Amino acid sequence: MCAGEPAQFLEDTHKLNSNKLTAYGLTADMTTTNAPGLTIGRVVAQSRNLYGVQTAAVRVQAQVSGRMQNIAFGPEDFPTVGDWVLLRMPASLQDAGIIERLVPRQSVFTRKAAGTTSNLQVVAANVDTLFLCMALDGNFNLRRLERYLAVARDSGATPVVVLTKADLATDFANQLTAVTATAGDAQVLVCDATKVDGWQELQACIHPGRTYAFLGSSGVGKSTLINRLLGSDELATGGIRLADAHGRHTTTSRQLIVLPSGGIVIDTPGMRELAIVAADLDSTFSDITDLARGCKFNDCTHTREPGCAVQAAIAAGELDPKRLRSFHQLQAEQKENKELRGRAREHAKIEKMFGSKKSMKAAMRTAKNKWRR
Ligand SMILES: Nc1nc2c(ncn2[C@@H]2O[C@H](COP(=O)(O)OP(=O)(O)OP(=O)(O)O)[C@@H](O)[C@H]2O)c(=O)[nH]1
Ligand SMILES: [Zn+2]
Repeated sequence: MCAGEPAQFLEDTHKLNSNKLTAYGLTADMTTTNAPGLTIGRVVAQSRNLYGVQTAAVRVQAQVSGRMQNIAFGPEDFPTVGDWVLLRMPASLQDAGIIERLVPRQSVFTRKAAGTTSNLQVVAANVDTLFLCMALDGNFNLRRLERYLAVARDSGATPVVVLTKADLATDFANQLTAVTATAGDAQVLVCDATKVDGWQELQACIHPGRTYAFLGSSGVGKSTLINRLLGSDELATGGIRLADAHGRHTTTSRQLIVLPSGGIVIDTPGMRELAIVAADLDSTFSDITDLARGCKFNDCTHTREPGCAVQAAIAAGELDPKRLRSFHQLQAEQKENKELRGRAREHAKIEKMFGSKKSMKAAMRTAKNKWRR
């Protein structure tokens, strides 16, 4: 495709190449999306408000439409890597396309952005399987794994635990037993990137047309594993480059890549901490929720209530008190962050409608007075 070719040409090519997007995970129900004048594509890269979008014919740069910005109340209303979008194609490849609509997500992984009180970060969308990576060296931490599992289980994607750096494990058998118990029904894989066949178990889990994301603390070996699957050091040598309106190039921190084997991988930036907003604690701590059915009170908090079956299990040595502490801690954190998020969205709505809270109060006063008269 040469630069400067008209949009009509791109539309025609789209019809000819409609199968190409299946390699990017397009499914039959999505192709029926009826949107005259708009082209379907998948977000493969993002750098602030600039997106790289793969369509059936070509890869374009795009920005969200003014309308989309106007109706957005928070980060979750903007596209992220992995999203399917409907866009108006640019007249030439020098220009940016306009993202008009977001196709409803099958799954979405969010976290609280670092350093801010309520800001949400949408890490990846439409992921089928989330590989939760934890290294078997000093990074090993079951409490952190519980946190990742809780967020992953709420995302709509299937979590799979990937234990990395098996060559550095000091107590492999016990670590594996503890992780298997913590993972519940989630599959557990072991990888060693230093061995020639040290990632075969992972490779066997990856299927064409399905989307995978690797999550885990910085340095656990996510990029190394993706590079092994790619069969090159592609990730290490820089990601997809996007150019802003001034022609300045930026290398994106997040990207979507199709592996030689056909699987689709979203590379996410390493996280120092995973602060939770949306989490499924009930299935992550199903041992505690099962025990809780035997508590005397329905609303038992498993702290000091009489007849608490959870505390009884701890006293009998059947439940690790650290696990209950982790459950309580995540419950409190989720409640606090949900409230913060709810307030932030309400605030954004008021600002969109009235400009500010002050203007809203003035508008309400005027309406009340009118009604009285
Ligand atoms: N011993 C050992 N080292 C490994 C293994 N896998 C990765 N490493 C090393 O661990 C370091 C971090 O690996 P990365 O792949 O960059 O980690 P990452 O999770 O992508 O880190 P971020 O990009 O910060 O999120 C590198 O020096 C790798 O060479 C392994 O299986 N064994
Ligand atoms: Zn109880």
